Amino acid sequence: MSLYYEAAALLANPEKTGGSLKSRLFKKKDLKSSPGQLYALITEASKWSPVLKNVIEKSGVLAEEKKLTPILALLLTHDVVLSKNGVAAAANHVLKLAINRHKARLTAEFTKARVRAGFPTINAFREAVNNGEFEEEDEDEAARGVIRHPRWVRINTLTTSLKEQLSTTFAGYTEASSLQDILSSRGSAKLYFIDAHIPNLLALPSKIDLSRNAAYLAGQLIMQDKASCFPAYLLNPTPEDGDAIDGCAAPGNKTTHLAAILHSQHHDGRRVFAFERDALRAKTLEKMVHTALADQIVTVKAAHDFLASKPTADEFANVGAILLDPSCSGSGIVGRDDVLKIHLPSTSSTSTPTARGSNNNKKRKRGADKPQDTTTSSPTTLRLPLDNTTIPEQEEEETSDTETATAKTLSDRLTALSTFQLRILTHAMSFPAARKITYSTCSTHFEENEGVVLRALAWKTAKRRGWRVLRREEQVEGMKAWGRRGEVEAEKLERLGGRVLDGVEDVEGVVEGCVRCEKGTGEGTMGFFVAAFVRDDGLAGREDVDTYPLHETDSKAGEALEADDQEDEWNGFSDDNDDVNVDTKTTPSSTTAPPTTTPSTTTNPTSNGNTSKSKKKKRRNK
Ligand SMILES: C[S@@+](CC[C@H](N)C(=O)[O-])C[C@H]1O[C@@H](n2cnc3c(N)ncnc32)[C@H](O)[C@@H]1O
Repeated sequence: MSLYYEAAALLANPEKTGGSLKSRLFKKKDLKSSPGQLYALITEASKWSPVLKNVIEKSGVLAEEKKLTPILALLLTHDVVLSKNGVAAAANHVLKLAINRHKARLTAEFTKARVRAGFPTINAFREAVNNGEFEEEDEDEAARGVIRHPRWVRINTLTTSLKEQLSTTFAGYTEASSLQDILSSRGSAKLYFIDAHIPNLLALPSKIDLSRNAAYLAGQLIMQDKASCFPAYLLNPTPEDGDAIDGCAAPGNKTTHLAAILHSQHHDGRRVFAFERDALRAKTLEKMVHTALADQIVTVKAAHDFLASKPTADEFANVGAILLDPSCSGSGIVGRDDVLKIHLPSTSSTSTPTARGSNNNKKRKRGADKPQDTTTSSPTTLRLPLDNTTIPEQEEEETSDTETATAKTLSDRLTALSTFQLRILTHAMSFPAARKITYSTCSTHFEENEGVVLRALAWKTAKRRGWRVLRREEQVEGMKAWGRRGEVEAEKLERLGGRVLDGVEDVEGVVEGCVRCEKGTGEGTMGFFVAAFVRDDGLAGREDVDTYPLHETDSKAGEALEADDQEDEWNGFSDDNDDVNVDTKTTPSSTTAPPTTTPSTTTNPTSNGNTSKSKKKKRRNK
């Protein structure tokens, strides 16, 4: 089956099964074409479809070429008029022959469409299409109350400044007075909003595409969700903090942000050590560090496991600040283009369905290698979910089959992930000179967030070394002002067990110190969590390095946890949320099926941390 038949079959999806386009595409084992090539063809053709639909209708190609369905005509026309190499098929391929018979007419109609729309060059036309300027307003979306996600752009102050970008890249843009203006604007309107919490961060309308913009390509602009900017900003490394570590760095958004903050303080010689365990992802990290001009500050520890690093190594003697953003369930992640919308050319003015049907029956085996045509005789818009798993650019992590199989249920996965996250956090706490740590996830689950924070605080070595959560009133301005704080659910808190809670003073203050973001709100962020730890006068010195009991071996990790909480076994909760990342290196040796009770009520923790019988109110300070 050719690229075009395969792409058309994926779009038509006659069985209406298999989830989003992305999941069907990447799960399908029998594809002849590469998933990447198919994905690019489908998404590009969909972007151009408001234009190509008219080009095809005007050319009359569907009336003459009985082998072409509207979907095939769209895909082929896209490549005829827009792909440098034309149709990707052998010269004598039936589809190539069919579409090329109309090449001159299609190209002429395409040029007319460009000129009519007022674009002098194909590049200008392309930019407008990429920005969604030909898309009609989506009334369905408005009716469903869908909240758009802005395109967040961090100005990379390693190489430029906000002022410079506003007078160059965004010179033709208008400043919006609120984020709401961005969220409610047409997808591609040329507006920007200067964020009130994070310095050097802009919000743009969702459809603005800067992927070919010179400033973006030169590393001056970094596409980074607002929430993802919180950790480096909250860490607030000062010159006195010396060097910094990013323990889980790829693809490098937070690493380069950290480097930019260090750079802004004009204290030469300070370094960021960026660990990345996965060799392939480390390559992406290296590339990003290089593009962002952060090489002078960042040392990439490629294919290095942060957990295997030696806190007492000379190299880390001046590491005062550590940023940790470990693998997580990804339940807070939002997709950018959840729905693919394709405008298909009408066949009505060109041929009747009957004529097409009888002709087709003679010429080919229906359903064998050709997808069913889902169009009718009137103009059709095809909508299909593009991405259920909602993995954004740059944040995606691979989850292998073995990993998925190992941690079958969400609660198993949360247990495994939180065990691993706790290990990472407590390892960081044992760096002799460390005075500041941020711990973050793009998860919305208590188990991976406040749960990990509370368990780390209860670790006796953390207490001995003086680690505590940075209180809200001590935080940098933007984070202090951010209203969405930690949450505690009574039942989950109870499951942490007495030993954890008795060991933590002022649970309420801890939770208030934690910062949360929620997806799908007017704040325009993904779901996210971050907490900062500090220590003022805890024991320091190289001899004082200790490890959390979980470090013994991977397989002991789960057992160690259970030993902590024997009476109130804690296995996480059943939930239908997204699943993205599983770190099976930390999978407990045995996992128990969790109770499926989802807490309907939550509690306000008391300041002595004794919540075991406290009643049920969800805590959220806004
Ligand atoms: C959530 S991603 C980090 C995203 C990154 N902070 C950013 O903002 O661009 C987690 C990364 O940590 C890496 N990782 C997981 N465990 C690690 C470990 N023990 N040592 C080093 N890297 C690790 C994963 O391979 C993954 O690339």
